[in-house]
Amino acid sequence: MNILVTGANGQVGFELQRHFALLGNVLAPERAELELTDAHAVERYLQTHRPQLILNAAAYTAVDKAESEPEQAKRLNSELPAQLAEYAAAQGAYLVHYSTDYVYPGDGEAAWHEQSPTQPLNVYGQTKCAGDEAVINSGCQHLIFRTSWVYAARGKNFLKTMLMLGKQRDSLSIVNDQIGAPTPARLIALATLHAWQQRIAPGVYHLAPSGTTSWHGFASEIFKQAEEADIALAITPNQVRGIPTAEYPTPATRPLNSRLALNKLETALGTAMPHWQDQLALTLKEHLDDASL
Ligand SMILES: NC(=O)C1=CN([C@@H]2O[C@H](COP(=O)(O)OP(=O)(O)OC[C@H]3O[C@@H](n4cnc5c(N)ncnc54)[C@H](OP(=O)(O)O)[C@@H]3O)[C@@H](O)[C@H]2O)C=CC1
Ligand SMILES: Cc1cn([C@H]2C[C@H](O)[C@@H](COP(=O)(O)OP(=O)(O)O[C@H]3O[C@@H](C)C(=O)[C@@H](O)[C@H]3O)O2)c(=O)[nH]c1=O
Repeated sequence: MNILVTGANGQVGFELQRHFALLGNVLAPERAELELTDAHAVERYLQTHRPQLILNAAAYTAVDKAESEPEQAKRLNSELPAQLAEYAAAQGAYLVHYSTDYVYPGDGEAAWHEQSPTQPLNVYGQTKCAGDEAVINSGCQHLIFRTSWVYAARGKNFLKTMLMLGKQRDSLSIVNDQIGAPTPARLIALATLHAWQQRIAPGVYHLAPSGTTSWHGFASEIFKQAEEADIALAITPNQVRGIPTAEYPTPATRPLNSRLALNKLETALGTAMPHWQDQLALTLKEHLDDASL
């Protein structure tokens, strides 16, 4: 079986390649081999390699930049999934697609369910939402995993930013009113593999660890666990100040409530999702192991 992983150099794509390696012939073209903004190149690639399973982890993920580059965000986040879904529907292939908490309106305090109405607050979220709709409406066999606050030992993410800033600064101000669950890319790949192997019913699923926190809570826990792991930093956990979103203005509006209900995926997989703090410990260990190589 040919398995196409798009965005293979990204956080999730990298982990997917590793997790699906034993299941078939994993095709993982990087940008230099396949430019995904080029719809003709994508079509040629699909017709040449005829993947039976597509794991679409490519996306335009620069949330603030998307506000000034909506066309690029639209191509990657809306049109590419639509094109992959059209191919999958025509060829009887299976499409696994990834989406985000940023499709939801972010009001209230209740967790979103997969059937909750979407109402994205920024260009990134709008383009991701249109991608989800295209996949759902295509009629192809699909799984859409909506996840949140993705990080990993490698790549560009909040954990890496905090470790870098924590070495340079002795105080930080981090928003404490946006609530969600930080999700390691490895957990996403592992859950995807289980979902595929267990042939769970097609559809939309939330995929995140259990428990929730704020970005401030996540940063504080990063510095607490880093201190326990003897990572040399200029900052201590109590030097991280919590601030409201209004004090950290950004080009893109971000949702305050990114809580995702997990029961649909937990029931389908027959297992409870692990807690985000334990997942952070695993990822920090991975970071330390990589650094020591
Ligand atoms: N990051 C997050 O916090 C969250 C992500 N998600 C979703 O999860 C999925 C995976 O995200 P994540 O792994 O974090 O994303 P990354 O930003 O880490 O990776 C995106 C990948 O897409 C590739 N890519 C982007 N544009 C092009 C292009 N024009 N041609 C070829 N390749 C391209 C990038 O290539 P290159 O390496 O060359 O730049 C990179 O490999 C996405 O669907 C995202 O929307 C959902 C919730 C949170
Ligand atoms: C660096 C920094 C960030 N922040 C805030 C800004 C923001 O609200 C929050 C997180 O910052 P980020 O830039 O990582 O946020 P952002 O890029 O919006 O993260 C999002 O990315 C997309 C792709 C998703 O799909 C979402 O699930 C989510 O992970 O922390 C501070 O308050 N202080 C700081 O010093």
